[in-house]
Amino acid sequence: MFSTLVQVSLVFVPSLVICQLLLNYFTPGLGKIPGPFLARFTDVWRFVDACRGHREQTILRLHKKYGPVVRLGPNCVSVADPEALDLILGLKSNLDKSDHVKPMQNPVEGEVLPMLIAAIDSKVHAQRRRPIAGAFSMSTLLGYENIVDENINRLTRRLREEYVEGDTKRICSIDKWMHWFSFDLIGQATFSKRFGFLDAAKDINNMMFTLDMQFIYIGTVGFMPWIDYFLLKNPLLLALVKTPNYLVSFTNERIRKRASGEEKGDLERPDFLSRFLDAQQQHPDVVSDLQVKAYASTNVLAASDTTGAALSAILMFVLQQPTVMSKLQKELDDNALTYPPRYSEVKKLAYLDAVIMEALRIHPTVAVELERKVGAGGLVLSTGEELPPGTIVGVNAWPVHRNQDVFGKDADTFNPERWLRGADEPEAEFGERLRGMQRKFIEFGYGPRACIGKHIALLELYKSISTLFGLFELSLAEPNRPVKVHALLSAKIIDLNIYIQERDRPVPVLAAA
Ligand code: HEM
Repeated sequence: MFSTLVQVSLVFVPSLVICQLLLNYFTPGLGKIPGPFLARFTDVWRFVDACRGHREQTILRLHKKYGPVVRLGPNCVSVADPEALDLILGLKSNLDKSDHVKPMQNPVEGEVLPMLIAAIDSKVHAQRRRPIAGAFSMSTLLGYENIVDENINRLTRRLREEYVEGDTKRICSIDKWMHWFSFDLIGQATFSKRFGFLDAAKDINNMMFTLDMQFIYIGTVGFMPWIDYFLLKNPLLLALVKTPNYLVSFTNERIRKRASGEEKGDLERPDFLSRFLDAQQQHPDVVSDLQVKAYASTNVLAASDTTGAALSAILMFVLQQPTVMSKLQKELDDNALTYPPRYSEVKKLAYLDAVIMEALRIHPTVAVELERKVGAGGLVLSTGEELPPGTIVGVNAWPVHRNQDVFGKDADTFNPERWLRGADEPEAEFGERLRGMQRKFIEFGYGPRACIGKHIALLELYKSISTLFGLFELSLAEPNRPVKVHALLSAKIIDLNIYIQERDRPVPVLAAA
């Protein structure tokens, strides 16, 4: 009896798998869309490719080979046509997200955090976003400027202590400092409490490690989200370990202590947590206690790694091009800035702006597609393909930002000048070209799901990049070594080793009172 059962299973199970693979291959409506052969059968192709950690290169290569629409899985398509942004990510279509985001949701005490970024249904998303939108507006964020200044001052002090002072020249892995800096900053902006990475100059309580593991998890399991139910959301695991993530425990602790009065926010400059608690008072029907935890955890998850990675990318591109660096430093010197400068001063510096935009264009921080699910009516792309309801359709910033019609024939090279008016370019023509590029610049996403923290991220980038190049002479320690990029969810520069020296710069003359 047992051996018959085994024999039947040996025939039945493989037949079932083969049938499923064939059904996948022949998914209605996607047959004519080109893409890797194996990807037509199974999402394992995407999963394995993601594990290699070069997501951005894969997607660039596939679009170069197959054109603007590529089939990446049995039911999944990537679109690199900048004209399709409105259709896929825009407010009018308002498509739901795919299950790709489910592994982002951290479990906490047996419940899954309702994170804004992981809301699948568009209506649920709008409900979650509305109560806290004001906390991220430009006018509110300028109130955070002093927090950014404090952290920039701490960063420059620590860099001086570790690498500038003393007689020996020491190598600095600046990518790590950029992550410590952005972590400490978002900790202070969210909870009025820094994590303390800049002081310790190392990981604390494995928080960085946990977040790195979480990003690896999201960046791989996200392509086969059902695995999440057997791993992180496994009921057995959740029963044994109530909150299997130190970052979430840290967040819970802050909220508990704030509620009990053990910790207080700064009354002069309300932090994100106090704004989330205000939102709870005003919208008690939407903002539950669990929702406050979710807002706070999302802040740390979405803000730390991305901003750190973006800072490292900008530094790398400037360091690789000495002419860009001297032009940037000249602009900073000509403006006689004191450091850290006010955001209003540096935001209007044309060359700094061009350098930052260009680095984020050619090396977007998010390395995966922003995925959406086609609604009941299907979706017709401007390139003619008709995607049936339920198709997962994604847009990845990497190929979009390399589009030559929008960004110019040299779109594959780093050239800040493209954001500036050419010598013979009429003003009206430049204005149109610039607006065209800005409309298709999707570093921070696009449409109703676009990054809510964009303004604070930019505040951080403009102020810290200008300070680092304004105060220091930075140079690559190994200029001939190819740069290492590890790209799963975000495209991170690894081991960006540099030397730091004090700059011999003109002392700014303060205007007479
Ligand atoms: C350079 C830094 C950053 C980059 C490149 C970035 C990028 C993005 C992108 C592309 C999205 C859209 C995801 C999608 O469409 O699926 C997003 C969403 C989000 N980001 Fe950022 N982000 C950055 C910094 C920040 C910061 C500093 C914060 C918080 C202070 C933040 C909080 C969020 C949140 C909460 C969402 C979800 C928004 C929603 O679903 O409504 N991000 N980010």
